Amino acid sequence: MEKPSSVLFAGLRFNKKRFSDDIARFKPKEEEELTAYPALGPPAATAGVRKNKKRKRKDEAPDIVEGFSVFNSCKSKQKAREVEEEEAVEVEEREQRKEAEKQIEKAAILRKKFRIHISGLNVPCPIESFTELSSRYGCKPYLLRNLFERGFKEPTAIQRQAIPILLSGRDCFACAPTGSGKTLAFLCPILMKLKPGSKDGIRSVIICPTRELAAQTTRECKKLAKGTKFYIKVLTKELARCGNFEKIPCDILVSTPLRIEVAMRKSKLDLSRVEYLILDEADKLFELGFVEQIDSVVKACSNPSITHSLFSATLPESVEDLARSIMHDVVRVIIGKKNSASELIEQKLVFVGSEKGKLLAIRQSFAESLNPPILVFVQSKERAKELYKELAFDNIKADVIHADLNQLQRENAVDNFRAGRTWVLIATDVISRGMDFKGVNCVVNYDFPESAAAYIHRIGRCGRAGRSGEAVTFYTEEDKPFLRNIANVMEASGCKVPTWILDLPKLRKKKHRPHRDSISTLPEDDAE
Ligand SMILES: Nc1ncnc2c1ncn2[C@@H]1O[C@H](COP(=O)(O)OP(=O)(O)OP(=O)(O)O)[C@@H](O)[C@H]1O
Repeated sequence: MEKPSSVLFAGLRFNKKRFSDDIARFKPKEEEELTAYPALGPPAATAGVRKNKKRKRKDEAPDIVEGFSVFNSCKSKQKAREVEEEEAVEVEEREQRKEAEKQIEKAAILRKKFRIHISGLNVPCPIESFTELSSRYGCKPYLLRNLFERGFKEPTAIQRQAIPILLSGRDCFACAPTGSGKTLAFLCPILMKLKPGSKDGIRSVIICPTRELAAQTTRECKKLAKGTKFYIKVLTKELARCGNFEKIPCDILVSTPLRIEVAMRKSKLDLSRVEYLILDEADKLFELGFVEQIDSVVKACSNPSITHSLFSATLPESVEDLARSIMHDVVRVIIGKKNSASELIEQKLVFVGSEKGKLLAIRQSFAESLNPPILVFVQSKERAKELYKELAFDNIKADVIHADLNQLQRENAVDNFRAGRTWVLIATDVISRGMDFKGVNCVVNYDFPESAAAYIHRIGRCGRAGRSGEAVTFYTEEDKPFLRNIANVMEASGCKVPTWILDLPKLRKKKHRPHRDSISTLPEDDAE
């Protein structure tokens, strides 16, 4: 039996002879179909099924199919757009991440290079140069001009890090060696952030422990603000007692704790708009005698968006703990080793046996080589006067500064020393902090300092702004037990110290201020 040529014809009795012509007519078509759809099996069946299917789909819901495909194409376009957008966001995020990583890496390199140690979240990157102040923070040209005119080519380590922190409005603890440019580190952001000559009253307060330092900081601020309309004032005794601050224009006020407290009481000084409160030599300001006045200043500075900052070469943990209650979102910056002396100072300890030995030693040292300017520190104003008498007797151009002098006398003593008219300035600790005497060659601790911090600040009057200096500390039998504190500071800043001193027992008592015999070459009876 012949095989049926297709499924459609299968089972039919068919007279092939009779319809042979028709068969011949259909045959090539079948083959064509087969070759055209090789994978579809027998063409008639396929065609039929497809036709049926087509019809079926048409019958079922032709409109829905049509509508669905339109909707589908809209949806796919929207999807494509979404994918594109997502990709763009991803690319942007990737770029931002890359940039942030680059910034973090750059910050880490700079911090390592300049021995900047920080703690706190999201600390801004240090600046590489002063010009970055204008490219990154839009600093006005006058400030860069004033910096360069003063010969400041590169920022110091503390300036690199503290300026961006204060500009970002973050509270800041800053501990950096003496003479490393801390003043400029807090003055620059204040000048950059505040509007000069505003009628809003005082918007920045800088507190310093002594009048001399307040006057020096005011001078420095005025030099940096040259060419602007900033009102920068130091709080004098008269201003504090009877100044009418509603009428006196003042943007930046510099004061000692006592004077500002008097002004708040007597002259109704309004500090409610202060945006920057700087406590310079902060550890001194948190000592007994100042801390209550500081507390009332902090309370009076009631602006909720105020930025507080504490600067010093020595910031003990106790001060940080105390200050933490007034600070928010604080960044801590330490340059080099915390509470250490400047490495530019060559430090020596000299055993002099007794009080008489000290006078002999200083006379001998000045006779051998006198390399002014020299600062000599003593323990009290009485001793300052006594030593002054002795050295004046030797025809040395000496002067003296202590708290018993009136303001004009103190200013004259500082000015004469600065100008080179005085070779040797005998001082109490009243000028041991912050005072910037350029080019002091040597500091003599005639009387042993009362603490390691006092030592760091006293010797820090030399070896400033990159210059070298020398520090000599006399010690007697009585001072020996306290040597270890000073020796530790010396060792930390790279000076050689005899091991027997480092092996001395640790002392609980930190302050050393013994009674000392008066300074005199006369026999005791004559001296009275
Ligand atoms: N970027 C700078 N480049 C060169 N000199 C600078 C720079 N910044 C500040 N100085 C100078 O360095 C000296 C010391 O600065 P400053 O008095 O601010 O030091 P300090 O860190 O506050 O010291 P101290 O702890 O003793 O108060 C000053 O004479 C100042 O003019």
